[in-house]
Amino acid sequence: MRVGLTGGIASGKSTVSSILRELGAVVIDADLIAREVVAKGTPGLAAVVEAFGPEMLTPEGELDRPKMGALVFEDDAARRRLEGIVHPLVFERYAELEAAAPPDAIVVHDIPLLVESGRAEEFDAVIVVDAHEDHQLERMVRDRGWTEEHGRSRIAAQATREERRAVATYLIENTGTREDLRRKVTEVFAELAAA
Ligand SMILES: CC(C)(COP(=O)(O)OP(=O)(O)OC[C@H]1O[C@@H](n2cnc3c(N)ncnc32)[C@H](O)[C@@H]1O)[C@@H](O)C(=O)NCCC(=O)NCCS
Ligand SMILES: Nc1ncnc2c1ncn2[C@@H]1O[C@H](COP(=O)(O)OP(=O)(O)OP(=O)(O)O)[C@@H](O)[C@H]1O
Repeated sequence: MRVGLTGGIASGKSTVSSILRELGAVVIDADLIAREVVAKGTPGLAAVVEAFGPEMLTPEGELDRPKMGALVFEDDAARRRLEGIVHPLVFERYAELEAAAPPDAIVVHDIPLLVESGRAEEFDAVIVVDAHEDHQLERMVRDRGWTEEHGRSRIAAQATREERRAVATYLIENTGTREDLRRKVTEVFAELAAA
């Protein structure tokens, strides 16, 4: 069974995916893969440098993520250019990981941009983690040390809550405590396992 998991930035997606993993799902994490394909020394990073220049590298030769983020979340054309390099590499790696999962597994695809990429229909079910924008901002400021303005520019680069909710088979509202979240995720997993 192939399940899509999505949600806006700092909505609680990673927390949900780690609970699903504990419950027995195989989780494939798009953010993690998006980091691997532009790791130091990869053809992906070489393509990014070709497109954006060596100033996007740290002195250690890694992608300067804060700098890249500051550029692409203020400039839609630059963001699309970066996505044009990274996304095909992510899809390639995805296919390999999926092929390696056991045939009876519940495979959860944690994809922040599931709705934006128009791929929701490929999945047997879609879990949407929904949080209020104030909650998202509060978590970004607290955990990442970002300014509110910086957080808002990421939210603006993403689908709206309504667009995400429209594709949800299961909607998990992350409005309560961590324990509330765990209970909701456990219920959804039980339904998936019974389906
Ligand atoms: C611009 C980059 C270098 C900034 O790195 P940074 O470490 O600050 O963020 P990180 O990669 O951990 O992403 C955190 C969150 O930002 C949001 N985000 C990332 N990329 C995008 C994007 N292209 N559009 C909208 N939101 C995005 C997602 O909610 C994601 O979960 C990085 O996000 C990136 O390479 N983005 C392009 C690749 C991409 O689209 N990744 C998303 C999953 S495939
Ligand atoms: N119900 C909750 N109560 C308190 N804190 C929470 C709750 N849900 C998530 N958090 C915290 O909020 C932060 C963001 O959650 P998480 O990393 O799961 O979100 P995410 O959607 O994966 O974020 P990103 O898009 O940045 O990867 C984390 O520090 C997490 O521990």
